[in-house]
Amino acid sequence: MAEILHADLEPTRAQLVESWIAHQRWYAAKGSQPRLRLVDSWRLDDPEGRSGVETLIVADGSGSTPVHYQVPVTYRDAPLEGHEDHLIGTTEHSVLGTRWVYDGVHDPAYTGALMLFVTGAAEAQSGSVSDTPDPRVTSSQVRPMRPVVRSARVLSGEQSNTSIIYDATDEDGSPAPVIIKVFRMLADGENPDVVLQSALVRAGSDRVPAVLGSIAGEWTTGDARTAYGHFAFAQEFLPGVEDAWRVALRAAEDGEDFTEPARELGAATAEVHATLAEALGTSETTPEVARDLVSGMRARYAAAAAEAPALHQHEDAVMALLDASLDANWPALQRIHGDYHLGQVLRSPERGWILLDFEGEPLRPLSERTEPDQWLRDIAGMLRSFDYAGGAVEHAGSGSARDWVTAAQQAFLDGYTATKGDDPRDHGTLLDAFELDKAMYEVVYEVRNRPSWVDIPLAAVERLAARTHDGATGTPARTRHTDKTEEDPT
Ligand SMILES: Nc1ncnc2c1ncn2[C@@H]1O[C@H](COP(=O)(O)OP(=O)(O)O)[C@@H](O)[C@H]1O
Ligand SMILES: O=P(O)(O)O[C@H]1O[C@H](CO)[C@@H](O[C@H]2O[C@H](CO)[C@@H](O)[C@H](O)[C@H]2O)[C@H](O)[C@H]1O
Repeated sequence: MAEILHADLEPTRAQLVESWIAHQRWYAAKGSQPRLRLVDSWRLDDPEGRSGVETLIVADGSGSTPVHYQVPVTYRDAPLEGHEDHLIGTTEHSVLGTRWVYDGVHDPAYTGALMLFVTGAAEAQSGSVSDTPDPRVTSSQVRPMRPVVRSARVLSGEQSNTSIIYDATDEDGSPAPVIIKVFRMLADGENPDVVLQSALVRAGSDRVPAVLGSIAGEWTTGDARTAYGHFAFAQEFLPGVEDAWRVALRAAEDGEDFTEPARELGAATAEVHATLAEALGTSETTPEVARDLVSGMRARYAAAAAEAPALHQHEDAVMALLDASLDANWPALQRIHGDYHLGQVLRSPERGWILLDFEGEPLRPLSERTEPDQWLRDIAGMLRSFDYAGGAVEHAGSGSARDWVTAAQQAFLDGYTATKGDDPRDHGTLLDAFELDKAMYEVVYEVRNRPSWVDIPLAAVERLAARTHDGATGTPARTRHTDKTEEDPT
C-alpha cells in the first residue's frame, strides 16, 4: 500500500509529460504542440515496495477535441541504471526532494505490478488517498494463470500502442511468455481488441493467442464527465514467429510463389469470420445502413482528397463506384477484424496463421469500431495489403510485382471461398468500393505517418478508378459477379 504525500512538484507531472509525449510513436497529433492537463490517475503497489507506480490520464487539448492518453510512470529517488533513454524527466518534490520520473512500461516496478494486477493478484490503488484501493479500475481473467516473471521488455516497432513482452514461466516452471498491450489513446467504450479476441477464445478458437485477462475502468475526463474503457490486455505471446507482412514481403522480393500461404490465410480468415458471426451474431444490412456505410465512404474520400489533392482527378470514378454500390446486394452485418492487413497476422509453425489486433482502424472513432460491419471490409483490407507488399518491392526498384500481387490476392479469395462457401468476388462492386475506401484511409495514414509511401495507395486508387471508368468493376480475375448492378447492365 502506498503512502501519498500531498506535496508540490516542480515541474508538475503534466508539464513533464507534455515535453516528452510529442516524441512518442503513439502520440496521434504529430507535428502539433501538445497541451496536456492531468485529469485523473490511479496507482499500483511496486512489488519491491521501493518506487511509486502511477498511471496518469492526460487530456491533450492541442486539437479541436481533447484526446485522452494513458501514461504509466514510475517515481524513483535515484536514477535507474541503464534506463537513461526512458527518463521522462526529474522533478522537485516539496517533501522528498528530487524524483526521477520514468516511462513506466520500461521500468520493472511498473511491469511487475501490471502483471500482478492483470492476473488478479493485486488491485488498483487510489491516486490521491493513501492505502486505499481504487474500485473504479479492475481486472478480469479469461484464463486463470499466475506467471512467474523473469524479465520484461517493450516490443519495438511501428505501433499504435505499447506492448510489453514478459519472459515468464507458469506455476510448473514451463515457459509461458506473455504479452501485455497497454492501450495508449483512451476512448469511452469497450476496446474491440479485448472484446473480440476474448469472444473468439471463449468460443474455442485457436486462431488468436490465448487470452489471460484485461484491465478496464472509469476515469474522469476533465470536463465533469466520466468515461469507461480498457487500459490493458494480456495474452499468450508466441515467441520467434514472424508476421505475415515480413513473410509475404520476402516472397514478393524473391518473386516466390505465395499462393499456398495466401490460400491458407483466406481459410483462416473465413474461420474467424464464421466464429465471430456465431458468437456475437449477425444482422441484416438494411437500405438505411447501406446508405450510412456509403456516406461514410464519401466522407472518407473528401477527407483524403483534402490531404492529398491528387485524388480530385478521380472524383467522377469514385462517385460512380459508390453510387453503384448502393444498388448492390449487401451481405449481413457482423463483428469483423476492422483493420485487417498482413502486419496483423502471425505465422506459427505449429498453428498456422494467427490473427492479432482486432482494435479496428486507429484513425476511426471507437463508436464506429464497435459496430457490426461488412466482412467484405476485412477482405478488401487484406487484398490491399498484398498490393502494399508488391508496392514496397516496386518502391525498392526491384521491377513490377503485379503478377505476384494478383496471384496472392486470388489465392486468398479462393481459400476464403472454399471455407466460407460465399465468394467475395460475387460481390465485385462492393469489394471494389471497400478496397477504394481502404485506400482512402491509407492515403491519410501515409500522409500523416510515412509520406514517402503515399504513392502506394494513390496508385491503387488510380487502378480502381480506371477499372470503374472501363465499366469493369472487379479485377479481371474476379469473374463471377452477382451484385445487382452487374447482373443487370442496362
Ligand atoms: N501474442 C503475440 N505473440 C507474438 N507476437 C505478438 C503478439 N501480439 C502482438 N505481437 C507482435 O506485436 C506487433 C504489434 O501488435 P499489435 O496488436 O498489432 O499492436 P498495435 O495495436 O500497437 O499495432 C504484432 O505485429 C506482432 O509482431
Ligand atoms: O497496425 P496498426 O493498427 O497500427 O495499423 C496502421 O498501421 C499500418 C502500417 O503499420 C497500416 O497498414 C498499411 O501499411 C501496411 C504495410 O506497412 C500494409 O500491409 C497495409 O495493407 C496498409 O494498410 C494500417 O493501415 C494502419 O491502420
